[in-house]
Amino acid sequence: MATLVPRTVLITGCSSGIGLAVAVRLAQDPQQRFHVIATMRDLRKKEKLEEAAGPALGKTLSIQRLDVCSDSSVAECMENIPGGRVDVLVNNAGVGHVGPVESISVEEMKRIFETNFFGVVRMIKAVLPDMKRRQSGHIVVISSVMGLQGIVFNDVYAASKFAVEGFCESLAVQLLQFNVVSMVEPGPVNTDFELKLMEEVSRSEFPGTDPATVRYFKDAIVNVIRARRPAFRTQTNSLYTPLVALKYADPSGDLSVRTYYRLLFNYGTLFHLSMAALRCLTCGCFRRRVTPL
Ligand SMILES: NC(=O)C1=CN([C@@H]2O[C@H](COP(=O)(O)OP(=O)(O)OC[C@H]3O[C@@H](n4cnc5c(N)ncnc54)[C@H](OP(=O)(O)O)[C@@H]3O)[C@@H](O)[C@H]2O)C=CC1
Ligand SMILES: CC1=C(/C=C/C(C)=C/C=C/C(C)=C/C=O)C(C)(C)CCC1
Repeated sequence: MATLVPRTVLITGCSSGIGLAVAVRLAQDPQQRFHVIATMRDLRKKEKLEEAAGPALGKTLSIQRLDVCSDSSVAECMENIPGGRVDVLVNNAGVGHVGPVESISVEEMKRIFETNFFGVVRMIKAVLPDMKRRQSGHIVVISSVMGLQGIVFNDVYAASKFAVEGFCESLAVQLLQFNVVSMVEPGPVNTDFELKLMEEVSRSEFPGTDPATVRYFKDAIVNVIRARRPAFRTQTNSLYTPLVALKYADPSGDLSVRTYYRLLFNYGTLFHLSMAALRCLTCGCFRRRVTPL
């Protein structure tokens, strides 16, 4: 049987969290089906990834610098890829932002879009022409449940992920002939994401998730990449599916808004953990830090 050529997987944002976990998971694939180019904007942070990669480092995993906000950085990274061929692009790099819109400058809002939306666009523009030429390829976008449903005080972040969803929904139709685009909408996943959010906005907590969910989430991404005909969307938190469906069940949008309102402000005990974190976005009284895995 012809030996399968390993697929080149380019992943953005691998210095921590989901990007790091997916890079290691693919690089350590038992059948060695992937050659991972794990990228990050600051190579001084590569130690955590090198450690996690173990023996895969230098074999099925290489590390490159890539800042998705810089055209020159994207071009430079692509030039360092043998033949410029990327079989799978995983757009993972992203930044969060919480707080009342009154306190966020438009400049700050643009920074969130520069990474979360234009960073994804830059990477897709860099790989798409070659994928079209080869009539094959797979672009995975780590969107978010907040790309389907906004959550209070996450207005700008949700907007940036809605932008990603709209961009990919439109692109997917054009690319259907070789089914290139998939989106994964995780959340919440226990990574540095909240930590950075907290450090950045000096908040101390965001709801973590149980280890089983994080494991399931990692499988969800790997399954999306391995699937022959991957679904266009994969939400990793099944709790969201009925909530998102509400949005489309009632064209007026009232059903969805009222349901979230009740979930957030009437059934506090039911969602007390998320509730506490979400309510404390306003009063900053976070008590317990949910330690990342
Ligand atoms: N954690 C969660 O609950 C959820 C996360 N997501 C999404 O998952 C993705 C990964 O987040 P997560 O792993 O949780 O959080 P982390 O903060 O751990 O990872 C984010 C990664 O993005 C990188 N990054 C930020 N800006 C840039 C840039 N300009 N160029 C290149 N890399 C950059 C960070 O690098 P650096 O170390 O330099 O900051 C880091 O490696 C994000 O897109 C996030 O929106 C979606 C739903 C839920
Ligand atoms: C599950 C759930 C809730 C909490 C959701 C949270 C906390 C989501 C966090 C998502 C993140 C961090 C996304 C990052 O991209 C609500 C709204 C309380 C009520 C409805 C069910």
